[in-house]
Amino acid sequence: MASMFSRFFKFGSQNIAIDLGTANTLVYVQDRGIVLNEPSVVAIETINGIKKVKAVGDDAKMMMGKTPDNIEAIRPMRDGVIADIEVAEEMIKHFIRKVQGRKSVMRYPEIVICVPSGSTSVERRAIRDAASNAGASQVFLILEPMAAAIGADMPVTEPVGSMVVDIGGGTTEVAVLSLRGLAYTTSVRVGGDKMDEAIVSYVRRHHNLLIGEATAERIKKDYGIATIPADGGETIHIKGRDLVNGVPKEITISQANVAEALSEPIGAIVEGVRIALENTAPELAADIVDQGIVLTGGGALIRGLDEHLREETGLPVSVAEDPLSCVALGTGRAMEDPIYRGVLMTA
Ligand SMILES: Nc1ncnc2c1ncn2[C@@H]1O[C@H](COP(=O)(O)OP(=O)(O)OP(=O)(O)O)[C@@H](O)[C@H]1O
Repeated sequence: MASMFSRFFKFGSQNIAIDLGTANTLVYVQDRGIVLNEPSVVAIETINGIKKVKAVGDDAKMMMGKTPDNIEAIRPMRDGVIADIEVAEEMIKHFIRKVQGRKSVMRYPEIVICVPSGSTSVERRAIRDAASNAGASQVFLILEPMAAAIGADMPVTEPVGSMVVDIGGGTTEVAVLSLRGLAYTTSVRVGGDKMDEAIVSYVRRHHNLLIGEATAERIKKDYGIATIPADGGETIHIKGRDLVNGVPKEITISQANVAEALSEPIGAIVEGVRIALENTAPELAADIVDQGIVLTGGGALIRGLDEHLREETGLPVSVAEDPLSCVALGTGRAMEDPIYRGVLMTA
């Protein structure tokens, strides 16, 4: 194992780190940093029964919910794991080709790719094989909360306990880290997607209006808030299809309604943090009282979530500087910096 890692760190300068997320895929190229950040979406076109990739990433996301019958926009990652292995492989291939460009001299990079801590060995092998088939000469894996913590500049190599809560699209990973290892980890299958679904179902239940995932995500990003504002907050205009007579319609809701819709998924995240704290060894728990909890992932950007968790746990809570990039940055740093040797796995 050691010889494999030393070869890895010596090798060429075009190695690649990938944050293969449910919502977004970020690619970090050695010595260049994050060079690609696109939605994990692939549009597949079927002509005479034959399936072909029509678009990937940004171009494919624009088609979501608006495709004709013969084109399907697929998100190959669901709940933080690969739901459609073939499509995921196509997506990884596309992104690798895109970052390498035409002039690249190194066609077969070594790849570090992150996996959810709760993934099974079968799921991990599927991710590793997808990267191999996409052209990697060698594939290393890193656990997502470890990558998030490294990307958030947390003291993961020191004998000090710290807690990271990475709220992604499909999963929320809660982990206690110390000495390059995960002392405790739990993965809740609740993240940004469940928040979007909660908004869709709130609007359907209370207003008989059907809205798409993309509209719900926009509402969450623009108005999502963890606690109900006393004055009701801002007013939001939403367009969708009336479920009673089937015609397009516009309604108005308040930011307080959005908070109400989000209370269930946010409650599940708080519960995950509580369970992790209850299961943390006393010495490490004592460290967390000093170090506090760091939030990463896109869900960390919900307004007031840090404050809400602070109230619920009584611990200091902060949001990482660039929560959407932490996992990719950490995966890249783990690839580049020998100080993190030992956090990479072969399968
Ligand atoms: N400003 C924002 N406010 C609230 N949510 C946001 C914001 N920006 C992005 N998000 C949400 O964050 C999620 C994506 O986060 P991230 O890129 O960290 O996840 P991922 O790595 O793709 O998913 P996973 O870790 O589950 O594989 C999406 O659900 C997105 O809607």
